[in-house]
Amino acid sequence: MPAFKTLDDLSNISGKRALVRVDLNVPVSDGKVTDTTRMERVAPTILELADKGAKVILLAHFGRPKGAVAAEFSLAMIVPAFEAVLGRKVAFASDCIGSVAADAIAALADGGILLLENTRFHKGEEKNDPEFVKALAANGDLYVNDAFSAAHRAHASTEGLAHVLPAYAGRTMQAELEALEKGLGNPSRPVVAIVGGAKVSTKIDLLKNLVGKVDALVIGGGMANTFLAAQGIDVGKSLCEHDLAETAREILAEAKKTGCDIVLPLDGVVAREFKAGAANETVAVTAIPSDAMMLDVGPQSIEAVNGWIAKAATLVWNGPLGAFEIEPFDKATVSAAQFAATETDAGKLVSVAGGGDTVSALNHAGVGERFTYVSTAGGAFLEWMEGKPLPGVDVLSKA
Ligand SMILES: Nc1ncnc2c1ncn2[C@@H]1O[C@H](COP(=O)(O)OP(=O)(O)O)[C@@H](O)[C@H]1O
Ligand SMILES: O=C(OP(=O)(O)O)[C@H](O)COP(=O)(O)O
Repeated sequence: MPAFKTLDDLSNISGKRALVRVDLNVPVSDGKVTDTTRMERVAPTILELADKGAKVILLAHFGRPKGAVAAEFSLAMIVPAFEAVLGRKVAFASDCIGSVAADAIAALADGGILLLENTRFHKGEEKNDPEFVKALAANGDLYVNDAFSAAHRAHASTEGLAHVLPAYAGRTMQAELEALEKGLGNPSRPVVAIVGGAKVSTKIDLLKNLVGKVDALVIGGGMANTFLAAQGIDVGKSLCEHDLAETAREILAEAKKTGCDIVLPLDGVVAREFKAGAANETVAVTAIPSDAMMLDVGPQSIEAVNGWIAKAATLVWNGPLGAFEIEPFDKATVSAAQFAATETDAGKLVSVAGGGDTVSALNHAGVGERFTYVSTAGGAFLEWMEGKPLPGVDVLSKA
């Protein structure tokens, strides 16, 4: 467990400007937040600092706007849901640096809460540009990082700030690391990992190490389509990153070496539209029509996935098996989630899952409370599992 300063090391913070990095990259549909888990997890840190009289200034990202201002990625839309979770007023500033932010902070009472606009509206955020770090730091007397789920990013607001301001871990950062260590520090075998979802390019690399750590790797979602295509299967219009075929093949070769079973879908549910209730059919993965998308894995694959969950002593899961937000493409994710919860209830399985959408999927399946541990983090938790240092955690240890 890395040693770092926590909120227990803070005293006399009344009137101080606490810059708090949180992860508010929450699932949103039609401008409405559909899962508030990440908000609930950062609430204790925010309320503790506010109750001690600090001016709580929140830094967060939303989506991947790539350094450009875009209304669809504005954090303004999440404010009502956040206020409901916190039970407090949350002021909002339309920029995270400069006079807009400074004026909003000047107007903030001691104990008040202010959310600054998406840090990723500035190119300096992801580049961890020292000038951008300086501009952010001008708004704070101290820095708290409570965004464990973004700690695998060495960005200005997740890493850079800890070099220039007194830095502390928030309560969620602390709790996540403790819980993951407890659940997965020395896992009972066999360990089965399920990796699915849509963030193929940012997660595929970490599978290379993961196959050396787990006994079986079940691949679903967009990630599976990429692996199927890499084996010469025509996946039609499915979400797939064809340029990662070589990486996928390297992972398959590495898995052979380490003795890790790779479990790919045998069949899929395909549709021609990405919308709830779209006309669909179940086909073998070798028979996906060229104008269709595989939006979920099919019944044979569900049976295979649940078979692996039955064999597992420990399950780690990031990324839904299909597009679970739109019915009926939630079937595989819901079935696997419910089966894993049953195995956990029976004391046969330690189940740890994480990721913004994965948490939302488990809640959709009605089993969020029944897993051994649900992390707010997806990519960060898989990198932690690989044993990779997380820049956002590392820098706190050094601070
Ligand atoms: N076969 C698929 N086709 C298109 N989208 C998919 C498919 N499977 C899963 N998804 C999408 O993946 C998204 C979640 O992926 P990701 O962000 O990687 O997960 P997490 O946030 O849990 O880390 C969901 O929005 C889901 O709709
Ligand atoms: O949602 C997140 O990660 P996750 O999808 O791995 O759970 C974090 O907010 C990090 O977002 P990013 O993957 O765009 O850097």
